[in-house]
Amino acid sequence: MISFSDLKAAREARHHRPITVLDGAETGHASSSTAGSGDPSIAEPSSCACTRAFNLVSNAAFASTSTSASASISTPSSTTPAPPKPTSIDPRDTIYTLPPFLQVRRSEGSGRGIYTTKRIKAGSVLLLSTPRVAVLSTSQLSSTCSGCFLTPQESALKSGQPVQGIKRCQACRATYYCSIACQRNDWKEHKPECQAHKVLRGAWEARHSGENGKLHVGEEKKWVMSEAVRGLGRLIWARKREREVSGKDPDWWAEIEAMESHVETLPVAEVMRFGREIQILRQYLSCADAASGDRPDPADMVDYGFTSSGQLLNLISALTINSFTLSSPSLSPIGLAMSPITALFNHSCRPNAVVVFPNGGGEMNVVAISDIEPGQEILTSYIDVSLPREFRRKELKDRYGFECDCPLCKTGGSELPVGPDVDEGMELLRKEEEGTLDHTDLDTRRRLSSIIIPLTRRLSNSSHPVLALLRLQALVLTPPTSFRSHTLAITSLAQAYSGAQMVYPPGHPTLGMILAEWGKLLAMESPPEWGETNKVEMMRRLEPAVLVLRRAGMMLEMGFGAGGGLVGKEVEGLRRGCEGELQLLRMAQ
Ligand SMILES: C[S@@+](CC[C@H](N)C(=O)[O-])C[C@H]1O[C@@H](n2cnc3c(N)ncnc32)[C@H](O)[C@@H]1O
Repeated sequence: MISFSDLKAAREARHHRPITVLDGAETGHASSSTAGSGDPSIAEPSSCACTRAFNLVSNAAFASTSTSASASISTPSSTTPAPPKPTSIDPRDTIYTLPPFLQVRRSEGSGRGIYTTKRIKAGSVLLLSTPRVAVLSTSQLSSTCSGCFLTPQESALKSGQPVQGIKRCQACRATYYCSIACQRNDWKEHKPECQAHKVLRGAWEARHSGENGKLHVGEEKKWVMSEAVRGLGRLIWARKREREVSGKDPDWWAEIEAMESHVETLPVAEVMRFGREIQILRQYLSCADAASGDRPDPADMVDYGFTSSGQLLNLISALTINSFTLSSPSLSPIGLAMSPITALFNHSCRPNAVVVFPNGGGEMNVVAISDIEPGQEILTSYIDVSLPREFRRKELKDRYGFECDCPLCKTGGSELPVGPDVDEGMELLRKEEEGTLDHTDLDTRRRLSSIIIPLTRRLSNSSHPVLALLRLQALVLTPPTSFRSHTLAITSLAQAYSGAQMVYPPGHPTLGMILAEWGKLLAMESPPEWGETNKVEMMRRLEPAVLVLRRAGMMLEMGFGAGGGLVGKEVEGLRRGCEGELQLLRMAQ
């Protein structure tokens, strides 16, 4: 994602992620210190507060656009809703606390779903919840606060304060916080995890340190468990904590147990995989009670309220189906979140609502992206809707176990583009998704433009992987280092927007995000050496910048709900700045 702060800073300088649940530790590359922080560690808090939550699957309609193959996409034509299907209300579903206009109903084909009893306008926030569990991906741990899930730049934007460094938990050296308040708020959830990290780190260091006692390069954070294990850990520890106080399961556990799991139809290979994952989870849980240096036996799950291995299998299978990608306010995938109530929304590749995290802080919103009539089902998308039909259908079948019969799937698919340029484009997208694409490498830039030029000649901007590559090109070129790269980044986003309009429903937040990225690039100051110093030239760019930012603001309001979230706030500030500058330039003419 293009960093707003980079662009804004440039202007101000002058004027004012199929979950592998438990495959051991992730190999993310969290560094031990963060830019600007100088790694001023926070002391372990002695007491604490607060709860947080969890989730596993790439449920986000806005998740990253790259996959393992390529295709061109059929254009969605209308937002006409599917005809209503027969539904019934079941007394078992009264465990959920929903706004009065939302109802849980059951249907033959898709089980429980959420329906509205009143007319809803596009841009309305339908449901605001805090995930039961949310955890950062390992690669995000040292750059994003584990309390509010914001980067220091995003926190500063939210608070209106200067950017502060992010500080590491002294005890575990895995988790980072942007403030003492965030660390305190997270402590109740983090406490057992913190001890588990310490034990795992100790064991890893004992095995992988060199003669100087330091870990070999590349081995530093390999002891950190995957986000899914850490999420499950937090969930199970929270349950145990509450059982110890009240002698029974907390009320929210009923919602976890009621989640659809498909466990009875799991293929044998999946059952075996989940079995191995349960072993890793048990080992991880027991580390929380071990002294550093110990190698604890796997936990006895009876201590955690599980009386059979079937219950654990059910839980892991349910989380695979019911979890979401935790995303940043600018839609970058940063981890995993789980909210049983939000997971009640069924899927459509032509959704009328989206799940977003517009302001960080663990706030999870379901937002209507089109007008919805009374009696209609509210549908979100579990996959990236810009992907070709067959990719979408395969993921929905493999991971969620159903054949999608949404209007978009029914209209048929288009042919997959093939060719070395497509393969190379997919390879670049894969690297970007893994976090291994070097944006500063000139060769990356050259490769991207040499692929995009022929691809855009024969394929539409809306097709896969063209749309994703256009956005990647703009990202790689930001902040631009020359007049040429600035122009190319702007052109790429203009093309990406034209393509995205073909594949995303009109109010989808991705459209607002592309406009925001485009508007910010237009609004960016050019350094004098680019030769764009005269007033006419500046006005020529600021005028479209204002228009694009204004449109971005409207689209962000629609996709993220009132205010458009943190990105909406930034875009609004930038637009006002540009309008002010334009006024001055006009007056000076
Ligand atoms: C996150 S859950 C949604 C809530 C679920 N219907 C329930 O009863 O708990 C995902 C599961 O719901 C079902 N589902 C969701 N959307 C569907 C659709 N469009 N068609 C058929 N089944 C669907 C599938 O079984 C899928 O694995």
